[in-house]
Amino acid sequence: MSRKFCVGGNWKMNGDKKGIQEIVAFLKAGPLDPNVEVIVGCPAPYLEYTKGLLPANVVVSAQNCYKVPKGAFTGEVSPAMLKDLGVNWVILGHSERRNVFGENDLLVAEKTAHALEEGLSVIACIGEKLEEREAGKTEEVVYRQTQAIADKIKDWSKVVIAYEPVWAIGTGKTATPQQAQEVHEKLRAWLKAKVSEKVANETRIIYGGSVTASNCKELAKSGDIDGFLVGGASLKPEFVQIVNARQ
Ligand SMILES: O=C(CO)COP(=O)(O)O
Repeated sequence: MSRKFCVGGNWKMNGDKKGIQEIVAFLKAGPLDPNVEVIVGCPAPYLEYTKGLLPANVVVSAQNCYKVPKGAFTGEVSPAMLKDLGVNWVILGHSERRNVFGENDLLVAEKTAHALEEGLSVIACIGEKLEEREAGKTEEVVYRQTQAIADKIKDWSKVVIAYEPVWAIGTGKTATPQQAQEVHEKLRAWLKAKVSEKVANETRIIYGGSVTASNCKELAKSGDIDGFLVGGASLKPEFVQIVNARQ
C-alpha cells in the first residue's frame, strides 16, 4: 500500500474569525492536489466554526485533548467532545505541549491511546531538542518517544507520526532533506523491528519545522517523508504550495 501524502497545518494559538475566513478563502481557491490528505489544526474554540467553513477536501483537527472521556479536569477537552462536534483528528504531543506545558512521554502515549479508542485519528509528534541532537542523542530520543506510544496502542492505522525537531520549529532553521530523511528512515526501521513490517510500511511519517513554499519540494522528494506538519506557513497562502509539494 502506498502512503497517501499528508499535509497538516498547525495554526497553534493563532487566528480569529476574520483570520480563519481568510485562510479558508485560500484553501478554497487552492487548487489543492487531490492526492493529498489536508488537515488543519485550529484552536479549540473555533473548531466548529472552522469545520462549517472548510471545503470538503480539507478536514479540521484539534491541537490537544485529554486522556479520559469526562470529569473534573478544568480546562481540558475530551476526544468524546471532539467526536460530538464531528472533529475526527487531533494533534498530540506537540513539542510546545511537551516543553511549555510539561507533557511527558507517558501522558502523550495515554492521550494517544484514548483518542484512538474513541475513534479519532492522531498526529503524534516527536522530536529532539538542539542539545539532544548536538549530544548525538537524536535517535535515542525519538525512539523513546515512539516506544512510549507503541507500549500503549495496538492499532496504528489511524496514527500519523510527525517528526518535528524542536530546533527547527519556528526558527527558520529547517532540517535539510538529508537530515529529515535520515531520521524518518531510521524511525521506519525502528517500527519494523519493534512493531511490525506492515506498520512500518503503512504509517505516514511527516516532517515539521520551518517548512515553507521554498523548501517543501526538496523535502518532499525524500522517500520516507510522507508529508508535513506546518506551523507559521499554514496561516499564509503559501500553504497551498506546500500541500502541492509533490506536483
Ligand atoms: O510546530 C510546527 C508544526 O506543528 C512547526 O512550526 P513552524 O512551521 O512555524 O516552524
